[in-house]
Amino acid sequence: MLGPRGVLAIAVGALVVVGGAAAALRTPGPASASSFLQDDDGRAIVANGFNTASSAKSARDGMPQFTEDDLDAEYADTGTDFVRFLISWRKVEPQPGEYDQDYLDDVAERVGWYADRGYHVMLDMHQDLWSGAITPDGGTGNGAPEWATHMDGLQVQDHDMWELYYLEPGVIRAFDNFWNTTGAHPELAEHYAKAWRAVAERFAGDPAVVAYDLMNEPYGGTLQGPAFEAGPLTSLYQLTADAIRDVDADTWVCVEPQALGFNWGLPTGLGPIDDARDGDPRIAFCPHLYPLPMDLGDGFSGSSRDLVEGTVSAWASNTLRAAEAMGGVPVILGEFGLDTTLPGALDYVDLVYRTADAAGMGVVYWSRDPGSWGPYEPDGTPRNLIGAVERPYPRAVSGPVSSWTVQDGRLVLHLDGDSGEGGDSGLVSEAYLPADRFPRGGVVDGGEVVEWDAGARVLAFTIDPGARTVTITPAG
Ligand SMILES: CN(C)c1ccc(C(=O)NC[C@H]2N[C@H](CO)[C@@H](O)[C@@H]2O)cc1
Repeated sequence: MLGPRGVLAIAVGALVVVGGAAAALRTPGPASASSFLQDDDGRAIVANGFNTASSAKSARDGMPQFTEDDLDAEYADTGTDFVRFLISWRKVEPQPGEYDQDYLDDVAERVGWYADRGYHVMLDMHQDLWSGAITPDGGTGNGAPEWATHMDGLQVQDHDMWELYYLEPGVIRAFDNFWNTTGAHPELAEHYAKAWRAVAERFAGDPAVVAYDLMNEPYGGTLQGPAFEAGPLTSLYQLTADAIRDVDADTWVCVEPQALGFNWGLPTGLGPIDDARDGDPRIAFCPHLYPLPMDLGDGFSGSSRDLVEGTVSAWASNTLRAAEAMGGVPVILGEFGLDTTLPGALDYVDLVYRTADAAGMGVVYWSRDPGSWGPYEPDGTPRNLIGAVERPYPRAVSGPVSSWTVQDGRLVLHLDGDSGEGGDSGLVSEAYLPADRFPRGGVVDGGEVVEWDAGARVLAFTIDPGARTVTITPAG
């Protein structure tokens, strides 16, 4: 018997599929993102990594249960190059106007681990259900400090399903006060923007920190949809981006749509964000993907498989249209994930990565935590997810890459326009090639091999001027 969530899943899934089909009748949206984050050499960065980690949400020190050895294991098993690292407002600004530099030192130490291994870091100001202060035990929500949590005495009843806390009057009021929908707390958004400025002041110029994800899965309380997204959410993003640019001109600013709806394949009403920096804007769109029909209990199989496929297709179209409307900004799928013991789970994971590859999107899996969603068991034993995450991908591309595909055992890069700059300037591109499929590296059609690093499994290559595709085939 379907519970309320199951009925909602079918309703939303069907709505998304119908909506997606109708949208397809409109003028076709972009086939891929128009731009990428860039490294200090101006190469397109392809983000491929994990959210690290949910365990940070409730930790007293705000740090994930994660060590340098864990990072070495992650690279050895998956070849990732990116991390969405969870930080929290409660730890950045434990008291109004006081910024905890000891906490930022702890964050900087972990950033150093990634930097030492050539990773790129996105700092994610993470919240779920606003704050740990919504329940007396502090164990339900996370993110905002207690002093920024104003529930005005309204109730928060306990629930078995954590999502239902979003419907509790006290939680809704905490969000309404933050967004100043109540008119009672205009100061909170200013504090939020200044907290981000304190973080940016610390990491400006750090070559490993390439992006700031301004707010995890924002929720509008009594304001929903375009009224929220095009209203207080866009305003907060603009206020925060401006505060960051006071101290940091170059790190990308990533913005998310509201989670409710967009995660499930519905469109966003988020407005464009202006970038005060000199030169090209550095704003990125970083949505999440969680098809509701996945929760019907069949995973990615049976009747839910078609609904989930329709959701993924609609989500990709919505994402690329939103990124285009924001000015052709880069796209990183900031979260997707599932319980990989579900039927068809790895087929779903493969579908999402293939969809992102074909759309020129980075991907950050949720999450690095051990357990049935993650890459490792609690004792560190690799899980089935490892085989789905380790895949060939371009890490850094010197040239107008638009997308890439893995087909017939080959990695094919698709380029938009003349790649003369990459070839002429001699800037080297890099691709990660898993050992099982590329035991002796790769040969390049459309470019030249520069070096095969068998230890790191990274192929360095140049791209021929004028090439429109580069095909990397396993070396003999
Ligand atoms: C009702 N609202 C506002 C809502 C419902 C469900 C999610 C969600 O599943 N999110 C997906 C995952 N993302 C977080 C971490 O960012 C995880 O805890 C969720 O599983 C979000 C918001």
